[in-house]
Amino acid sequence: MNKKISVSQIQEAAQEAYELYKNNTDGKNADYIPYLANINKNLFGISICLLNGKMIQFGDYDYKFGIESVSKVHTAILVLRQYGAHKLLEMIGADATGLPFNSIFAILLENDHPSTPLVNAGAIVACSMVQPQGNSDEKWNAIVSNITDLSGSAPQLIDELYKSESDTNFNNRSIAWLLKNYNRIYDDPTMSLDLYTRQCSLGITAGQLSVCGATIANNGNNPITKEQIFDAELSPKITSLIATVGFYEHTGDWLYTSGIPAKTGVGGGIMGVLPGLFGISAFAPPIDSAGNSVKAQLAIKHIMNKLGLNVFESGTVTITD
Ligand SMILES: NC(=O)CC[C@H](N)C(=O)O
Repeated sequence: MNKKISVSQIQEAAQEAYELYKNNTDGKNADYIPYLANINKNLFGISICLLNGKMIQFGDYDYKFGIESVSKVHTAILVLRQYGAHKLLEMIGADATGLPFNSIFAILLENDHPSTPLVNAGAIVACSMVQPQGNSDEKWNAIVSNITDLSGSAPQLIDELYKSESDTNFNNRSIAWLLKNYNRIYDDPTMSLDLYTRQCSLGITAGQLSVCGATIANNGNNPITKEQIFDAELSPKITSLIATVGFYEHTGDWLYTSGIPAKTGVGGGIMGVLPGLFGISAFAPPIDSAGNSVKAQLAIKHIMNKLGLNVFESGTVTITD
């Protein structure tokens, strides 16, 4: 079936989602990273970026929050840009773990590769692969400029978050050294972990994440800057990584109920990709037991279901003015 959806229908669905859930108090801020526990739990923003560059936004869409695990997508894209699709599969993998994002078990179970760049182990490996290897400053520049390319504007390091996370990331330190033990990390483990921790501490807005989602949905062409950021053939690879493990052990339930591949972070952000149509992001700090924002999930699901959109549905959808 071919469907036509107007921009005002999208606007209405997003506004409705905002109104419906803005007073929801379910979930709890992440507290294993002390900085995140103290963020205002009432913040709530929604942003949709259409492929013609039009932005539809409500609430705190311009508030800079910790990008956390959403950054795993950006750095996976950087590794894809630098190495190509085959090498990412060979050196990291593209499987779901079915386990929490910081699982050590998952590393022990998959003894030939860390499964996917979208869980902690694989994301630390991705940081180890970023070129030029051996040079922390240059690697960091590459990570930040890739996020800037994808978002259409620069992210900003939240120093306090970086410190808070560096002081408490004992589990991630174990992951980095376990990867070293299995010869599955490709640069200095301490440096790779530090780059991962720093990228998670970048401040980003829901607006910037929706532009990144739209760049992926638009075959690598950023709808705001109109620049081609990565090869079009990488787009389905990125979306498949996100669809497979974007919500960790809750990924299947998410995809089944929302119909959109999306990636979450414990800072409260979610970034969704609807190929050929739009990028969407929602942000609200309180998270559920798997580390996924409660309100952001409700909002994105509402918008998808209200508009009758689903990545697995056949037929074409056109967005009209
Ligand atoms: N799921 C997340 O957002 C986790 C990211 C966080 N930096 C961690 O490593 O624990």
